[in-house]
Amino acid sequence: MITAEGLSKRYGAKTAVNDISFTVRPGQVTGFLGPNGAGKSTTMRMIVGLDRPSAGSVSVNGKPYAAHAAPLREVGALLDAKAVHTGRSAENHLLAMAATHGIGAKRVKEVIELTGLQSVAKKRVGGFSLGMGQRLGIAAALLGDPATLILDEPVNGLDPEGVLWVRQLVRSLAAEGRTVFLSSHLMSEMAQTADHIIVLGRGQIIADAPVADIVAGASLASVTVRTPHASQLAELLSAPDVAVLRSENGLLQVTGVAAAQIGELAAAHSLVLHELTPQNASLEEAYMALTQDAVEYRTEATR
Ligand SMILES: Nc1ncnc2c1ncn2[C@@H]1O[C@H](COP(=O)(O)OP(=O)(O)OP(=O)(O)O)[C@@H](O)[C@H]1O
Repeated sequence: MITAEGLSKRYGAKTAVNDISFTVRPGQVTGFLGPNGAGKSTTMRMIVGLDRPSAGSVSVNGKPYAAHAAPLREVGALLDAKAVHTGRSAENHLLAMAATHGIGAKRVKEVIELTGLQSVAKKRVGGFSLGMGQRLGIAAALLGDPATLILDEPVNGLDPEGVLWVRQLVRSLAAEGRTVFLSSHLMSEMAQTADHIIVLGRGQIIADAPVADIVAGASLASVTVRTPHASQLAELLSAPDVAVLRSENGLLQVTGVAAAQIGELAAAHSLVLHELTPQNASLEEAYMALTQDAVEYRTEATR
């Protein structure tokens, strides 16, 4: 379990994370989404004590990360896959990490197998591809068999097979009752992997909801209606949060009302409908709409 309360981080005049509170629960995969620069990495760094909050606090399993006697056994983190001593072999890197926590060579062998690194375990990490580096980072995160895992962009650089492997791995880790928190800037990937999603924009939380709710919200996006009574129906639908776009041949594009409600309204007024089709916005579109302000702000800010 990860609990953040009023967490903020400022770098000089720049507020990277602005007063966020959230809980990441055990037994499920929680996705941490947001456009580039939203503050995801900064938040994750604060969780594992690599950055000090400017205000607020964050705890892992009830204590600040640094207050745990053996942090690697409590929290496994993949933060920067490239931050590895490049002269060492993958196996030696893991053995060195394990030694600091009294973790035996047997566990090192296990995580090498679990992450599919057997064939390159004796090779120097300096020659690794981005994907192999990611696998090594995940192996390191799993070393202490931790109850909580924090993975920053774990599928970055992986081929489709690798992406699928990460998805299955994190799902099985959550099924074992662990807390899994992973960041991404891809909604489509997260929708297939996570149970719950926290969306960050401009350092603030703009959504914190089960994936199913976000999907349901997205599918309300718009409805195509074809009716010989287009003007009458458009008038009946008119409301502050509803947009009705009229085009040729009695075709209406309605946003802000579910298809079922439109059908019921038409029936109540005995209006014939020739077509009633919900246009499911893709999840990616819903996410773009959600983060649009945050992205626009950032473009202006960097101008
Ligand atoms: N050490 C630092 N000094 C100054 N500004 C920083 C520092 N680290 C991050 N920032 C700024 O804080 C903001 C949040 O950055 P962060 O890396 O946390 O975002 P992110 O959501 O992880 O983005 P990305 O997907 O690009 O990694 C950005 O505007 C970034 O430029």
